[in-house]
Amino acid sequence: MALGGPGRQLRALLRASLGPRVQGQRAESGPAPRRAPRRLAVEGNIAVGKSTFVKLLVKTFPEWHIAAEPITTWQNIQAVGTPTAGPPQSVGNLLDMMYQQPSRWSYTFQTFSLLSRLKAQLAPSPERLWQAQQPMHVFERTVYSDRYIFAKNLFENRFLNDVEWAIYQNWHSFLLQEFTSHMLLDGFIYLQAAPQICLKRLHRRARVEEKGLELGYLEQLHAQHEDWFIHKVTELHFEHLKKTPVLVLDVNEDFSEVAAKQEELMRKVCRALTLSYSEFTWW
Ligand SMILES: Nc1ncnc2c1ncn2[C@@H]1O[C@H](COP(=O)(O)OP(=O)(O)OP(=O)(O)O)[C@@H](O)[C@H]1O
Ligand SMILES: Nc1nc(=O)c2ncn([C@H]3C[C@H](O)[C@@H](CO)O3)c2[nH]1
Repeated sequence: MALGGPGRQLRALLRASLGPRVQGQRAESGPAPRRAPRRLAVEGNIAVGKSTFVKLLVKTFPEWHIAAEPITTWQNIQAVGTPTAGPPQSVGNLLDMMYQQPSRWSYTFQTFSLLSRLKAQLAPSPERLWQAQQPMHVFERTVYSDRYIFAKNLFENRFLNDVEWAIYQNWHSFLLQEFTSHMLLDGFIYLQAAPQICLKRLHRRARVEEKGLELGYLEQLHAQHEDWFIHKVTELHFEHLKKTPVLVLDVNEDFSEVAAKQEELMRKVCRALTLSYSEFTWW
């Protein structure tokens, strides 16, 4: 478990942001001040346990809002613009197509996953979050992992050719520059586990599209995460991203039935965010 320099950075950043982001002063008996929601992203390998971890976050911090990864959107590409009555029809499962024929479908997948992640990060925080005492908007993966984990890995395996990679990066840089203020994050939580552990969890979950995935692929994705978050050798193209703090949590251990382990993880999140754990233990 590593909560060293990056953890300290995250604490400092959040402490610095507390004052100015309170909108309006609390009057004697007036309404509570509105705090702009902070934005955190959870990153990690396939099946490392991101969805499981964010469920734990919501159990511990019920007022937080989670933006789940839009996987069902990728599994059911909707026809648009057809003048038929009734709900839109699915015209294909792009996740499955990408895994079945990566050379053919990787570019299509990455442009669409980028679009869907961009929409998720541009979406305003729900109104109820603005009333919360410690409002937090949590994203399961981001436009950044789209490029610096998945697309980069596909390019390095030649499933994106030079032209596709150049065009993808062009779009990515352009869109993120256009929407910079919406893309800022207060921190990343990197869930770290051995690829072998992820493979076991992947097999246990048994998502149909992933049945052909092998250890080698999870090892490559693990290396991409480590290069970005731990060794810091990935070339990043956004200044704010280079400064975004990272909290690393070791999730090799099974915490599903171990309350003490769950509490330890949540305490680490609280400590990194300078929140009092006792205010949130409602379960
Ligand atoms: N710490 C853990 N110990 C044991 N099993 C776990 C742990 N975390 C998650 N799991 C199990 O591993 C499987 C994958 O977990 P989950 O769906 O949360 O992964 P994910 O990171 O969200 O996956 P993806 O990358 O595909 O979105 C599930 O069956 C889940 O119950
Ligand atoms: N190629 C590719 N690019 C992405 O940006 C990306 N994001 C997620 N995934 C895959 C991993 C899981 O199977 C499944 C759910 O996370 O979707 C991706 N695959």
